[in-house]
Amino acid sequence: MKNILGISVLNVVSTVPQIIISTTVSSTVTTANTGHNVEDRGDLNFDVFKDDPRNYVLNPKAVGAATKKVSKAVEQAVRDNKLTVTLGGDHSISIGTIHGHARAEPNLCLLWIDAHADINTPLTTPSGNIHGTPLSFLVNQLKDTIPWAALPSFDWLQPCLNITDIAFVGLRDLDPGERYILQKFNITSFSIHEVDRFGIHEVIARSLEAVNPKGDRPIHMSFDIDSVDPAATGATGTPVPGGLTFREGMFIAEHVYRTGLLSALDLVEVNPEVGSRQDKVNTVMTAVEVLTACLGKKREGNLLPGYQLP
Ligand SMILES: N/C(=N\O)NCCC[NH3+]
Ligand SMILES: [Mn+2]
Ligand SMILES: [Mn+2]
Ligand SMILES: [Mn+2]
Repeated sequence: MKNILGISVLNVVSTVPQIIISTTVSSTVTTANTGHNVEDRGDLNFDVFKDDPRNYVLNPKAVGAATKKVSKAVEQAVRDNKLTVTLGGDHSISIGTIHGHARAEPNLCLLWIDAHADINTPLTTPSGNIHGTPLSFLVNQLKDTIPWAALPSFDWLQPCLNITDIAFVGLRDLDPGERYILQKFNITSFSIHEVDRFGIHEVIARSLEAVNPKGDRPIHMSFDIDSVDPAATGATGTPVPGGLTFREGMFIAEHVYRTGLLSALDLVEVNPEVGSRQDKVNTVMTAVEVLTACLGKKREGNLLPGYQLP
C-alpha cells in the first residue's frame, strides 16, 4: 500500500474551505494507528469568478483553470508514489484528479460512488453545472460530445478513460441524457435498486470484477458524500433520499482498502455551508470515517503498527 498524501482542495464553485476535514483526517489517520505517514500538501487556491453568461456550461474559465491546477498537483503526488487523497469541493474537481492520476497511472480503473452519474455532456446537462458533467470530459467515447473549441480553458485536457474502466455504485438520480449514455455504452452500474437486490458486498465485488478482473490495475475511487443517505450527509448540495447506509459506505471503503490497489481517492460534495448544525456534524463525521476506512482503519479494530499475530 502506498503511503498516504493528503491534498486538500478548496471548493471550486464556492470559496468554502474544506480545511476542517483535511486537518481532522490527518490527525485521525495518524491516531488511528494505521501505520501511515500523512503528508498534508495544503490547499489549492483558485480564482473563483463568474464567467461569461452560460456557454454550454457554467463558469468554464474558473473551473477549467482550477481543474488544471488540481490535475498537476495530483499527478505530482502520484508520481511521488503517494496514495493521493483529494478533498472537495464539488465533483467538478474530479476532471482534474482523474486526469492527473491517469497521467501518472494510465492503466487506472475508476469506482464512482455517487447518487448521480455525473456523465451529462455539455449538450445534455439541464443545469450547466459542471459538477454534473465531469465524466463526459474524461471518457474517450464521449470526446465528440464536448465543444472543445468553445471551451478553451479546457485545452489542457485529454480524455483518459474508456467506458469499460468505470463502475458506478449508489445511483438513484439520473438525468435522461445520462441514462441514455449508460445504456448505449452498457457501462457497469449498480443503482440503489441493485444494492438492495444483491447486497453491498456483491455489488462492490462485481464492480471490481468488471473494471479490475485481474486485480492488477491501480484504483481511483471518487466518493461523492451524497452517495450515502442524507440522514448521515445532510450538508451537501444535491441530497437524494434512499441512499447507501453509513454501514454500506463504510463497507465499500474497507473492501477497496483491502484490495491494496487504491491509488487515489476523491472525497467530494461535502458542503459545510448548507444544512443544520447537526447535518454538518454528521456529514463531516461520515466523510472522516469513510476516508479513514479507505486508508486502513477497521471497524474490527487495528493492531498497533509492527505487531504481527501468528
Ligand atoms: N452531487 C452532484 N453530482 O454528483 N450534483 C450534480 C448532479 C446533477 N445531475
Ligand atoms: Mn458527484
Ligand atoms: Mn452526487
Ligand atoms: Mn455542488
